[in-house]
Amino acid sequence: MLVIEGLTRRFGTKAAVDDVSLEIPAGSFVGVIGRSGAGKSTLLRLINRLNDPTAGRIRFGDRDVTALNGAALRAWRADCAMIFQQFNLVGRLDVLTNVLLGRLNKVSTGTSVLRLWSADDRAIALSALDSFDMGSFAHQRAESLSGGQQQRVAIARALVQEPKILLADEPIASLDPRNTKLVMDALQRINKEFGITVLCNLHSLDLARAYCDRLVGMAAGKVVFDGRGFDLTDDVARRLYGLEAGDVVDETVPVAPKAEREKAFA
Ligand SMILES: Nc1ncnc2c1ncn2[C@@H]1O[C@H](COP(=O)(O)OP(=O)(O)OP(=O)(O)O)[C@@H](O)[C@H]1O
Repeated sequence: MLVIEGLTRRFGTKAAVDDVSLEIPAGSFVGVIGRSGAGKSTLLRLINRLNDPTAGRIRFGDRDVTALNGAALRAWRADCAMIFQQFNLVGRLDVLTNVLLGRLNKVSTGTSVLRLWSADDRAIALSALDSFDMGSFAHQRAESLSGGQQQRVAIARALVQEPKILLADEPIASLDPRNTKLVMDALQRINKEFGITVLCNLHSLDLARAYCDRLVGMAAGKVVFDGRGFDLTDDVARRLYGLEAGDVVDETVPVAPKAEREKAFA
């Protein structure tokens, strides 16, 4: 269980994340939603300690994540894989090597410096690529792939890291609808088949409702909604997104009565 207690991060006088408390059980698929600037990225960056909090605490099992440093902090970051909107692959390296970089925390320093990957590590990386239909691209340069393909490679790299949590920061923001589906399906497999907790920042409410078990809605750094997709009515969405609501709520799709929506999720 990931427990966040009174988490705050200020930049100057502005609170990007403001007194956020959440409990996230292992195996959850949580969508973090909200308009641009709501604090979604900062929340994810605080969880893997790319940013340090101004106040509050993060606990994972018996670890006080906010107090970690040195080797213990590196171990936490290994347990907490992150994927980004811009994929963050090494473009000139081939796809397989990019995935193997996710194994760096599992191998000796000599192996990591010389990149002498064992047959086992290579098999694990190839199997991860195969899981997302990317095995046949193993020997191509990463920069030669489409955005959606690169994101699936990034997800394979995260998987071989064997994390407990995957943090995905707007992973589909630059993708077309077909690649969006492939990447969201890949995240769903990471969650459902491999049991990894996924926290995913999403701009699209429809996608968040379709894929996530739980939605956390943020506005001005605070959590203003926490529940299942069917509880987030279009009225709440409009309050959450303000003027941007038209971009995230498909006005042409009639919303079924709450009882029907609940039945669909049962
Ligand atoms: N390093 C920083 N320095 C100063 N201000 C920052 C920094 N990082 C974030 N902020 C501010 O904190 C607020 C929240 O930013 P954040 O990136 O977390 O929002 P977001 O919901 O992820 O937005 P987006 O969907 O556009 O990525 C914004 O007002 C942003 O300008």
